[in-house]
Amino acid sequence: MSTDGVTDSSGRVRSWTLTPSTPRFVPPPGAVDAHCHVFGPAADFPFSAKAKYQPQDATPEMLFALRDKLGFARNVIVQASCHGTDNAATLNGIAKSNGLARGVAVVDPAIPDADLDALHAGGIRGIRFNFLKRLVDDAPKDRFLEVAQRIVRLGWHVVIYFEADILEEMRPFIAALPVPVVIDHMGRPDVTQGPDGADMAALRTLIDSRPDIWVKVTCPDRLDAGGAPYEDFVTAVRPLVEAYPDRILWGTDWPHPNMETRIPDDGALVDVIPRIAVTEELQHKLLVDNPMRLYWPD
Ligand SMILES: O=C(O)/C=C(\CC(=O)C(=O)O)C(=O)O
Repeated sequence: MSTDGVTDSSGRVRSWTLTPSTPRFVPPPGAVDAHCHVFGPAADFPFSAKAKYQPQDATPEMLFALRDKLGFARNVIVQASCHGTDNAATLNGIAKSNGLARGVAVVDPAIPDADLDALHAGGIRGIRFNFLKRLVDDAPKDRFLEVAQRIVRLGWHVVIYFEADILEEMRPFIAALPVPVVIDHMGRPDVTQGPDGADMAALRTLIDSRPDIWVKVTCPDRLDAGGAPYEDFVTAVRPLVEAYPDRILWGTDWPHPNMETRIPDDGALVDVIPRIAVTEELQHKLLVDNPMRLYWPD
């Protein structure tokens, strides 16, 4: 872990390292980085007026260079809150990927069906509902349920981002969603509690509540204050991977929004993979089979 984030003269922050290491772990052919973002370029794709952070440009070209360095083949680009509900930067990233990226959008729930169709044509396969107050001003559950109903016909899923302290209040909402549900960063459990702690137990109860809940076993850098090699994260997450091998996804989370004071080394993040998914079979499910099923079913 380094702390080399910098703020440029216009106050825009870099939250990623310019010198990621090459991981020791070699991902299987076709591996998917199923959670990453692009920022801008702001000259072409300005940030939302409601953005809670102002990052430096993290372009598709930079993302694809990292993909290649880390040994991955594909990306799932998740619309970040700084771009609000204008998905143009995410669509631009997908368009530049030669078919090697798909995406998750953030939409105004009043979005017309024709615009959903256009997002589908642009490679979007899901929509994200963000419940983190530090990132978004409001998260209207009733309107989210309405728009979730309208993505059924597209075969999309919903990605939900919330923290462990509101998991209990999320249960009725999640139960009512009419499409598969992907939980970002496992709902941010306290990994110091271990694999049988209250947060992981609550997460397992949620996963068990329906057969189509998936989890991203991501972000040791956010969840493990101990830093690399992320022992607490590995201890807490490995049993989850083994319990739900067909419902797990992995991603770098590059360019690590809001992590400018604890910037992770992307190579070190990749080297966590074989410690949470310890067999080649688990690694293949995590990095290839599962994300392909969700994002490239066609
Ligand atoms: O990148 C992530 O997944 C997490 C984020 C940023 C984010 O989600 C967003 O801006 O939309 C965070 O915890 O600040």
